[in-house]
Amino acid sequence: MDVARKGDSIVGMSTIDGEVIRVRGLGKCYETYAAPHHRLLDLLWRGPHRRARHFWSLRDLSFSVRRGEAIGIIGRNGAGKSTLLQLLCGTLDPTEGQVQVRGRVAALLELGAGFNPEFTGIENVYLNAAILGLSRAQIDARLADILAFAEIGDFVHEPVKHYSSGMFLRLAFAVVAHVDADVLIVDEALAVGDALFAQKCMRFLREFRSRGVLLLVSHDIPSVTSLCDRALWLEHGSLRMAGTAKDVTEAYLEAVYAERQEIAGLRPNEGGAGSDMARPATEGDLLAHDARRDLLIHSNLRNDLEILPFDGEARGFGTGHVRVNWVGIRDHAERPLAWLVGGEEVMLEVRFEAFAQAADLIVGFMFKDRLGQVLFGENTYLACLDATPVFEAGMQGAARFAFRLPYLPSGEYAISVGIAAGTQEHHVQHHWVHDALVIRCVASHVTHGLLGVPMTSIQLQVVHDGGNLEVDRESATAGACHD
Ligand SMILES: Nc1ncnc2c1ncn2[C@@H]1O[C@H](COP(=O)(O)OP(=O)(O)OP(=O)(O)O)[C@@H](O)[C@H]1O
Repeated sequence: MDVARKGDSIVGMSTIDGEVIRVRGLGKCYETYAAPHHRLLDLLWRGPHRRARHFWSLRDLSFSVRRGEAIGIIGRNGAGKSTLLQLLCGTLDPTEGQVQVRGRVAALLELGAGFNPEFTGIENVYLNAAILGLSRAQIDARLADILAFAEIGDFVHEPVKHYSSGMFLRLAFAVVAHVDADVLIVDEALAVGDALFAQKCMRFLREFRSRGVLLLVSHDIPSVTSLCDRALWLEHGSLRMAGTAKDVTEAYLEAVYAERQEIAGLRPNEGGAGSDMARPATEGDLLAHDARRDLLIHSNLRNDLEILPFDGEARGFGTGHVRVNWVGIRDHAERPLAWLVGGEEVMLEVRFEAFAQAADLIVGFMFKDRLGQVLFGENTYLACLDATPVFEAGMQGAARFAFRLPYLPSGEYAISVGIAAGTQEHHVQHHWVHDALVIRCVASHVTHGLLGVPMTSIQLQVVHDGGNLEVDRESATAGACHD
């Protein structure tokens, strides 16, 4: 079904060829006035000297989206993200350009939008589902599922003006999840949900994106990389970058850090991204030692991971006051490895050199899958809080993280590393290296989840005596201290 919306936003639906959304030369301009009475004066006197100032919250935006694609929209506050979503939903009319959308659009924009505060939850379900195109009979048939999804119990009989923001979200999400939407637009909505409900929403969105079009606006980069294939980065109302979610979010992160450093008065490294900031320190003992090549040949289920050599040309950014010059994984005998097996104990090492005096250093890493989702990561901040050395120019340093590797599903992974100065919340980035180390998993037994956790024991047995099923809640917190 094609939905034509008000205004000039829909033109020539039949020209859309396999696309669900087509945006061409889209722009939204607001008229703003320095004082409220200027608007009145402009209305009364339509002469050449108008007082209105024109502000383009979005300009010259073009993109297309096909069924099965999930697009993340990122950008700083005021970049134009909400404007774009409202134009796509038809709640705003464009000043110029075209928006074409094929199918039923359901949106979770502002919490409570579309809800009548005096109506009960159930009445609002009927209202919203009807607005989204469901007949009374269809809503009757789906009501039980909608309420089961929302899980707000007897509150469904209360007027929604008594709802918490979390309850609003539950009900609103439950409705959009059951209206057979072709396009789902979600704006930061997941942020207010509790963890269990957020996971339920994520499961729904993951399933939805295979059959519809998902547009997700979020400041939460991991949500974007985990749910979206592509991303659009808006800046000052214009498209700054479009590409894979991984590439765009990395570039965005880089720009955010660059800006923070500018504010902190630190001059970025002249070379910028992709410069020669990351050069191997020395050859010799850093040459990779191939410990397990023979074993790989004799197994097809062992979680064999090939570590590609440290990429000295990997893209990076930062002040350049401290530079990463080697990243590698060592075994228990401290030999750099070219092969790993999931589940074994390893040590990730980040070597660096100071080019200016550097204090309060935090060295960290993020282990990411091929979509850029962070599977796990760590930094030195808490562990080294009281014992961070000051590095003078010319000094070398190393941060080492010893841990047991999870099992990884087949595919490609990357470790990004960063060296910053400050605290976890407020820091300047001296050197961040995207994908410093690439790891290729060539065999795996992991079939579910993002990674497998090494199990200390797995048993399946007959229980004769019923066993002890009582949970000792009294000592639950003390349990952490048990010997
Ligand atoms: N009704 C309006 N009149 C004038 N300017 C507006 C209006 N609505 C939005 N703007 C301006 O348009 C710009 C883009 O706003 P928009 O809400 O789309 O940004 P955003 O990227 O969604 O920001 P945020 O992340 O803070 O939600 C902002 O500078 C905003 O002040």
